[in-house]
Amino acid sequence: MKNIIQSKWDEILKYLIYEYGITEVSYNTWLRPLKVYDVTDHVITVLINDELIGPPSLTVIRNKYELLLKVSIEEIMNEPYEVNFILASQLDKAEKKAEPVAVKKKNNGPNFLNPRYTFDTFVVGGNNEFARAAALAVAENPGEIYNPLFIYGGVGLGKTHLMHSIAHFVLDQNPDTKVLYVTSEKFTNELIDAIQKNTTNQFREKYRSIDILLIDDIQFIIGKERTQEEFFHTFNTLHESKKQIIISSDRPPKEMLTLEDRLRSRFEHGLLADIQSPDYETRMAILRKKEELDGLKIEEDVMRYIATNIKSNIRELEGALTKIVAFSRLKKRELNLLLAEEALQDIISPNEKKIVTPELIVEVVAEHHNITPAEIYSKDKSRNISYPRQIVMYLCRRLTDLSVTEIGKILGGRDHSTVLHGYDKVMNDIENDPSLHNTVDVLIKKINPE
Ligand SMILES: Nc1ncnc2c1ncn2[C@@H]1O[C@H](COP(=O)(O)OP(=O)(O)OP(=O)(O)O)[C@@H](O)[C@H]1O
Repeated sequence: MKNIIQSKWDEILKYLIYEYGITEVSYNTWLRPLKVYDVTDHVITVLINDELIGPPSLTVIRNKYELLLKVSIEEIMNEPYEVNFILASQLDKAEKKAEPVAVKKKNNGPNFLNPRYTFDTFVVGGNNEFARAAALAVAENPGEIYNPLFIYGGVGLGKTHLMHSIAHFVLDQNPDTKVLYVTSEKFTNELIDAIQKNTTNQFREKYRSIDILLIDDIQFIIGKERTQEEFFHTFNTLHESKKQIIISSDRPPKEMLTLEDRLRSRFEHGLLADIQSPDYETRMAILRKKEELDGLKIEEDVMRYIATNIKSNIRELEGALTKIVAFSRLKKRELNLLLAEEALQDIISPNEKKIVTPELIVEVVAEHHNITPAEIYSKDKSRNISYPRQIVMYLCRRLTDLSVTEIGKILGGRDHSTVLHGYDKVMNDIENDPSLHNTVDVLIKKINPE
């Protein structure tokens, strides 16, 4: 992810300059020296070279450019990111001090915990109260009650926020605890690196000697055999010595179709806690919380407009609020409903019903299963591709007016009987498997939010 953001960084800054009329002097002074330092699960850590631009840089950049940066990132990346800043002067100190394993530093240290993601700022609703209670119980008694804790749920629903909350809580209670938060992507990259440099022993030592391991978005290790293998041993070592493991995923273990059975059964052995999409009241409460944290004052009707129209992803909900605030400041206009409608017209188009196309279905299903649309259209018959493809067939029949022949043609030239078979299979499975039922409901909501 870091590479992608890095490769788009110039584009993001360019967008910011042109869209918001930043002068060349301001750009050269404040923005050009900013570098992407790290990207972890929708949080970009930006390095400020304060040695070059002087001590006031952090305040100036936060006050003047943070919001614009967030909006520009969202425009270019098509999804919102949080932005954290780190000073070059601090970094030197942190790096010099950093011990190979101990990762006590909360913010700018190797954990990159977002200081905002704590239990205090986590709004509790019916959709997440179980997961939140489980997370708190684990934070209070690490390694003792639920091990592993497996938190799962759709994109942008607060899994990372809960994981960071556990880490903050534990470190506040006992700053000497060795807490390590990583995404499974980072775990994989570090492993690849260790293999190349012949340092797998150090890699193992690092991961197997910590007290609490939080591993985010575990679904990305599916299909990566060596990573699964390594993670399996790490898991066992930690588990046997009663060290706490917390895992997050976009789906429950049993829907991780090609995950090795021995890992799946380890995951299922602990506590599974899901997070669903928030209801209207919770969405409003989350917006109010953000308003409070950002020191904003927003009219009720504007909040209602956002909460009514953005339903399934809290990141987008918050991104919408950021966007209208930026819009109002930049255009120097009052923040009211009219302005909100204008600012959010790309995201919300209330009078237009979204047209459901097979391509949209393919995209949503592929994303959910962590495969590419091209694989859905392909001839690949392996189960981790063919089953999602059958879900696409099922959904195309349910949500579009297309005939089975047309659906088959679109899905890589398949026979109408293949489509019918896929449809029947998924329909039967849904009846017998509540979790698949749930997944299909989530997919339908994503495809057709109304
Ligand atoms: N209950 C909540 N209360 C307050 N803020 C929340 C809540 N749930 C999510 N958020 C906010 O929504 C944003 C997205 O949450 P987060 O990054 O934790 O989602 P995620 O489930 O980890 O997403 P992904 O699947 O993309 O990894 C964050 O800014 C987070 O603070």
